[in-house]
Amino acid sequence: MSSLEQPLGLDKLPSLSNIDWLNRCSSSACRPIEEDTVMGSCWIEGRSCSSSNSCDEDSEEYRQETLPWKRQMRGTSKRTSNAGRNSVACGIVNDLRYLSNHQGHSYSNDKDIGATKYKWFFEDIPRYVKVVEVGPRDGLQNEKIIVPTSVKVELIRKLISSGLPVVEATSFVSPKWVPQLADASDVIEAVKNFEGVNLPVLTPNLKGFKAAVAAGAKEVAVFASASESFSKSNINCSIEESLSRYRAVTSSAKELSIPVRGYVSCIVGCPVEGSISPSKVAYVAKELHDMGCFEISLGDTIGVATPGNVLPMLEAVMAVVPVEKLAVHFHDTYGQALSNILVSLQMGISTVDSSIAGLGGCPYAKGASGNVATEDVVYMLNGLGVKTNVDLNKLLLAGEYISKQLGRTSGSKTAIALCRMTPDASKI
Ligand SMILES: CC(C)(COP(=O)([O-])OP(=O)([O-])OC[C@H]1O[C@@H](n2cnc3c(N)ncnc32)[C@H](O)[C@@H]1OP(=O)([O-])[O-])[C@@H](O)C(=O)NCCC(=O)NCCSC(=O)C[C@@](C)(O)CC(=O)[O-]
Repeated sequence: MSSLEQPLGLDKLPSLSNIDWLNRCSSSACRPIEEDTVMGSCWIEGRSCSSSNSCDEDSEEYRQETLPWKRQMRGTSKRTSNAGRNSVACGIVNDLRYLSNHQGHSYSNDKDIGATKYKWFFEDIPRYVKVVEVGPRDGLQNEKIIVPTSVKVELIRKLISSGLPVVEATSFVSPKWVPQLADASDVIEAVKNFEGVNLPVLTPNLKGFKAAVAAGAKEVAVFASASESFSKSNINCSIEESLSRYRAVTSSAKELSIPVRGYVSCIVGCPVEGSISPSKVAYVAKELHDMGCFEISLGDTIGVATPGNVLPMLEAVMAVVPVEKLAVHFHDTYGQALSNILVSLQMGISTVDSSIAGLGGCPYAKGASGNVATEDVVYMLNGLGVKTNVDLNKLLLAGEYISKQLGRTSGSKTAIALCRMTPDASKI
């Protein structure tokens, strides 16, 4: 068994006293109310603290003593729930119980989350989360069979129509390294005038940046790694060499007023080196921030992260880059992505990358599965009452479209659960 088959960073898990605190607020003290445990219910409504050592009483003490990063996070005030407003209605679902009981509304309930005993849990969760769709790039880059340009363009169109604010469209990388995205210029040519959305593209160097700009790209992303070995296998240069290339890209981009997003790969683990220390991630994130990247996306490239190692990693990064400039990018190899996103939200992160139908994987990270599915992220955020402005119904159609084109079942559990029957996707 390789080291990556074990959850990394066990030493960073909460101390016993914290776990003890959590236990007091879990099954024995706060039992789920059975009738509320249906799929997608706001879990907070399904629990009630009965002991005198209530979660409320202990929460402030716990947070102050054990969550020092809270000082970093943006100020939060009492929140009111969006649960009722952010419907995850899916007119195409074939679940009669769902439709008759909920009139097409989310399984979240309409009670005011801020008024519950569990408001401490929601205190730092942002009211709005920007979902960055990376399916057309990260999702497709690993596909062996070349997807026609027209399909990529139609996918982007459908994703935009669902309300996603950002859709990463393609990469201007070497076609020898990533043949699937050799049509980057044609894709950008076809989508560049779509409105109301940002369509960033990956650029590994100045050559890629110039080609992207020539094709009409209005936003780019550079991608560094916290692992020396992964940097070498992914972009054929050291971390320092990559940073120097990216300084050239950000400086050219500045002259053209083109925003640059920065990625850091291997934020907790590398397929070659194993565990990656939070300080390495923080170093690369800070360099990208200092050179002018407007946002830094922290990538768990091979999907080995757990909340236990995401927390110390985020704490280290948030010490050097403002939390509002950070995004998280989780692959779902070990099924940990949603948990990792949830703890990231609690840390104050408000930008989450995801891929339609859970497509994806990095060609240079063998065995890594796709990103967390966008449908699953939006479903969870709806359940939390967090606004995204994304129409889950339309998202499901986009996911169904690309899954059909690729001839496979969607990697989204939400899509599988809700989309048992869909109308003609072209009608949206
Ligand atoms: C970086 C390079 C180009 C270096 O590749 P190299 O071979 O070291 O580059 P080179 O400078 O020696 O040039 C070799 C050839 O590539 C050409 N070339 C050079 N640059 C470009 C370019 N921009 N576009 C098109 N062609 C390019 C260049 O012109 C030359 O062509 P030739 O003379 O042989 O005909 C290569 O390693 C590469 O393209 N790597 C891309 C790898 C990649 O796309 N990986 C997946 C994305 S990263 C990822 O998925 C992680 C992320 C972001 O999602 C976050 C996470 O999950 O962690």
